[in-house]
Amino acid sequence: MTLEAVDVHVRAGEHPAVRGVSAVFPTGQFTAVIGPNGAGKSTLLRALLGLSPVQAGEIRVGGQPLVTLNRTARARDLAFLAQSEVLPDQTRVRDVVALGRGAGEWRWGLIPTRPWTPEDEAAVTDALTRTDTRQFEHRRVAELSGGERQRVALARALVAGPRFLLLDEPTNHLDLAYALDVIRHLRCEVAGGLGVIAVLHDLNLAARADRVVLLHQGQVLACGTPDTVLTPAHLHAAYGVRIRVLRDADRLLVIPED
Ligand SMILES: Nc1ncnc2c1ncn2[C@@H]1O[C@H](COP(=O)(O)OP(=O)(O)OP(=O)(O)O)[C@@H](O)[C@H]1O
Repeated sequence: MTLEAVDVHVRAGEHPAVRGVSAVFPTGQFTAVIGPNGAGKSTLLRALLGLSPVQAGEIRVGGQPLVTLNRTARARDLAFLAQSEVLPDQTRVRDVVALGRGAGEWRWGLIPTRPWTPEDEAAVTDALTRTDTRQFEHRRVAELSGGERQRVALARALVAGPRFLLLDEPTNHLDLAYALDVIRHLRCEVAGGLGVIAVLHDLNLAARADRVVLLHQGQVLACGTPDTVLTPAHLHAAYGVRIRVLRDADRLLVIPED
């Protein structure tokens, strides 16, 4: 299954932020979206989620135009994790993750769409286990570190079983160990079939993706495997700085020279 942008144009305010972007994001793959500040990465992500109206072109999920899917179908297929998710400080971790099921009781302060079931309970336990957050499921969010919170936000995003998870700079406020930890968890989900589309600023993290889409001035400058996209020529064209790309065993290392 794929999430697809077909010749997509999106305005941010009056600004043509995305100009004719075509890209295919398959399930079971980790795609990094990179590019300098203002390249249109967040705008593209919002369009893929159906949060920003598309002026021309089309977003398709599994071949179907996104605009034809209702809210429930969109929520079933697509999940979003923002840079720093706002989680309710005084709520216990297990209940925060349960919120992502869209079911439950009035006690969570949201209007439930259906009653809570044993399947919901099992899905919450599974999401907690997969994100290594079960160990503190009874703690309140306020008692967690930034990295732990981000894993809880990840569990909440995954608990409904989306086909695609879109993330906007998920590692931005995290130290190196936590950033690698988030990438490791995402990779496990991708191995299980999830399609991950992550806006990343750290090119060395992007080098760990299966595919990279490099945006520049609202357009795709390069798209493909890290090997083919993360080249000195592409990176100079996009970022305007000289960058060395080295290979260490099976990994690319991206080093700015200026
Ligand atoms: N509401 C708005 N009104 C006018 N211009 C906007 C608005 N939102 C974004 N833009 C412009 O659209 C362009 C793309 O913005 P976008 O946030 O998608 O870029 P980005 O690649 O995610 O950047 P960053 O890496 O800095 O987050 C930028 O030039 C930005 O200034």
